[in-house]
Amino acid sequence: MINIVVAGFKGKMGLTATKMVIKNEKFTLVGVFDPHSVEKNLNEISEFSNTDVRVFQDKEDLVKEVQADVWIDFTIPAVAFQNTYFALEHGIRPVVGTTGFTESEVKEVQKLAQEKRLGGLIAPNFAIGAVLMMEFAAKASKYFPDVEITEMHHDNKLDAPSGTAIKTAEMIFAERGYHAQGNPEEKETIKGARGADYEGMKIHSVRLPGLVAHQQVQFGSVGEGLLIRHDSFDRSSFMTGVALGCEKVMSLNEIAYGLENLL
Ligand SMILES: NC(=O)C1=CN([C@@H]2O[C@H](COP(=O)(O)OP(=O)(O)OC[C@H]3O[C@@H](n4cnc5c(N)ncnc54)[C@H](OP(=O)(O)O)[C@@H]3O)[C@@H](O)[C@H]2O)C=CC1
Ligand SMILES: O=C(O)C1=N[C@H](C(=O)O)C[C@H](O)C1
Repeated sequence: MINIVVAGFKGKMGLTATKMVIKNEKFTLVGVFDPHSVEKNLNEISEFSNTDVRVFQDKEDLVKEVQADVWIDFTIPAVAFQNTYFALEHGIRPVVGTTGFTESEVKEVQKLAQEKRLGGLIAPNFAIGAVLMMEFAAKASKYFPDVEITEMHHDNKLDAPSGTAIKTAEMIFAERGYHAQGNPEEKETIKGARGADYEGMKIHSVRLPGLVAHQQVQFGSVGEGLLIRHDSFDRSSFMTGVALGCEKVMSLNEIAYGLENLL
């Protein structure tokens, strides 16, 4: 049995992950965390009326009162780094979906995990199809270096571009390097019209009600084009990856950045 806590359990992803942990026979939910929650027990929430699990408002109380192996984090970009650091300091393996980590923050928690010989996972996207999209895109960029990424999300999302778009751009950059795209004389008549720039490639962020999480990576070359697209129509699409991460981190002694490293 793997003992798991979920941070951000009232959010869209935290709620889905909490249900997944309760259902999975290999996992035991030992606590949930949200500093703004008012409940003392999960069973005070109608959809969890049969689940006797402590709700924590304070991380220090959590580590004093429950023995956790894995810390699932679906919170907000502003706190995910400190949560991950805290989990490692207390011997808990982080499985982090929250986006917004800077490169140096990823390196910092990787260093701490190595010192503590603890496994962990930071995955900008837990959907298997999204991981494949990123890998296919990186491969294609070797032959099609001109590429633009368009990510499309629900309009409650805090960060832009998405963690997935950044990871995709990093993977493409690792394959093709810097490549200047478009007309060098190009001028934006409205600021931002060409999107964000990552090592020469453009990233566009769309936010609309009705969307969940979608991304297309569009390549153009002489007389041909290639479009690679992934859609998460439902948040259940991320749960196979989260469950896999929770199992795999138990036998790792470092933090993997990207689910592709565990497949
Ligand atoms: N890796 C992946 O595959 C995926 C990653 N994500 C990422 O996961 C994150 C969460 O997304 P989503 O569930 O849609 O967002 P939500 O806004 O629905 O949920 C965020 C939750 O975090 C809680 N929260 C706020 N502050 C804290 C804190 N200090 N400690 C603990 N919890 C806190 C919020 O509680 P309150 O409302 O009380 O403030 C809220 O319940 C985002 O960064 C998103 O990009 C999303 C989908 C897939
Ligand atoms: O906020 C979301 O919803 C999502 N966030 C992640 C990201 O920023 O890439 C993963 C997925 O796209 C959903």
